Amino acid sequence: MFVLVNLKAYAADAVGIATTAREVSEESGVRIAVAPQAARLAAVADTGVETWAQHVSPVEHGSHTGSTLAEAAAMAGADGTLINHSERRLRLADIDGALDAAERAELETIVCANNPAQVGAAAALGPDAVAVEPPELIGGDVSVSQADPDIVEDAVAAAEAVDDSVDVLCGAGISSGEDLDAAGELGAEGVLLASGVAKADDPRAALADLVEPLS
Ligand SMILES: O=C(CO)COP(=O)(O)O
Repeated sequence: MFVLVNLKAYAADAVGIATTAREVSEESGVRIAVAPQAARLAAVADTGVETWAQHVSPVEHGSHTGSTLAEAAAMAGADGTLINHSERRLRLADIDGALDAAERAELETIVCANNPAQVGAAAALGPDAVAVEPPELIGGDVSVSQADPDIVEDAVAAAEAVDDSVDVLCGAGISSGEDLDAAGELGAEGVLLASGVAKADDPRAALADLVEPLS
């Protein structure tokens, strides 16, 4: 299972969480990545943790003020990027353009989607993975894998029907090892989570609890 910790724009200690994530990953053998704000990519990558951008813009080098250039994210140390997160939605053509940009910069890609139909459409664009995150469960206490198991299973089926080489992750409300276990049982290859770690009093304990069933 792949665990991607999205720090969003939370007032979290990005470098502290990244360092902890690297240590917990090494101790447990579980693949854990951290997605900080674009301006903190280099600081997070310097900790040695697998580092992901939260977004890249569908642009090439040129006159694109305020964009997040995929090449710049890669130079800062990003290994991959989220695209079309629920809080950073893109139009279809821009998802396609952002995937092209990420591919040019050799970033691994996860395209986020609200539901299984969108997962199928996202899988058709050829990302490395897709992630289903029901917006109404994001930031809540109940995990998608417990509250809406069907949506995870349907997302796995939708992606498989289009391209079985595209992995499916799920996210929203994931905070415990039990949630992670349930996601895996439903066919997900990994989870995206944010508040469960970024807002935790003890991010190390939160991450350790999360990966416990896998270690
Ligand atoms: O949006 C998410 C991860 O990208 C999920 O957020 P929460 O883990 O806070 O529900």
